[in-house]
Amino acid sequence: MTKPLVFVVAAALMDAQDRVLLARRPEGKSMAGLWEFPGGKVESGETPEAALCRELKEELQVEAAPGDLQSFNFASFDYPKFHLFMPLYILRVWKGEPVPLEGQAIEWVKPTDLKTYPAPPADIPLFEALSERF
Ligand SMILES: Nc1nc2c([nH]c(=O)n2[C@@H]2O[C@H](COP(=O)(O)OP(=O)(O)OP(=O)(O)O)[C@@H](O)[C@H]2O)c(=O)[nH]1
Repeated sequence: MTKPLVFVVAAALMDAQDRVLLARRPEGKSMAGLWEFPGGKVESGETPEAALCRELKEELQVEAAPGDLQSFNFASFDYPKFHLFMPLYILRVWKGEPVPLEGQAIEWVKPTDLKTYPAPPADIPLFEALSERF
């Protein structure tokens, strides 16, 4: 049996000091307690950018425009039950103060400190790429 390919889009919201917003997966979810980028699965009929703007609104009450998402990198990671394909965008412009609407903790993190946050294995190379770039 082949594993499903799961298409997730994620955003590194960056503030004026180049800090990145991380969200901690709440109890009850898979990989609870790990720190990740806000985002989620692309639904049928959605563009990746529209899906990410929808997720940012649902999770953080943040309004973003698809055209402000800058492609940065991607993860292609083989989890035991699925293969994750996850483009990561950088977002520097949005409307509203991020509010954690789904019980997740959020923190602004300097790129060089990202490695100190326990994260899903797919995210580790993305953390490294951000800390090398910024
Ligand atoms: N949003 C997000 N998901 C990530 C990241 N890294 C990573 O491995 N994932 C995985 O991508 C999958 C889909 O993300 P999601 O946010 O839609 O997941 P979910 O908890 O609603 O659904 P799930 O309970 O089926 O895992 C999850 O298994 C999640 O652990 C990340 O940085 N951001």
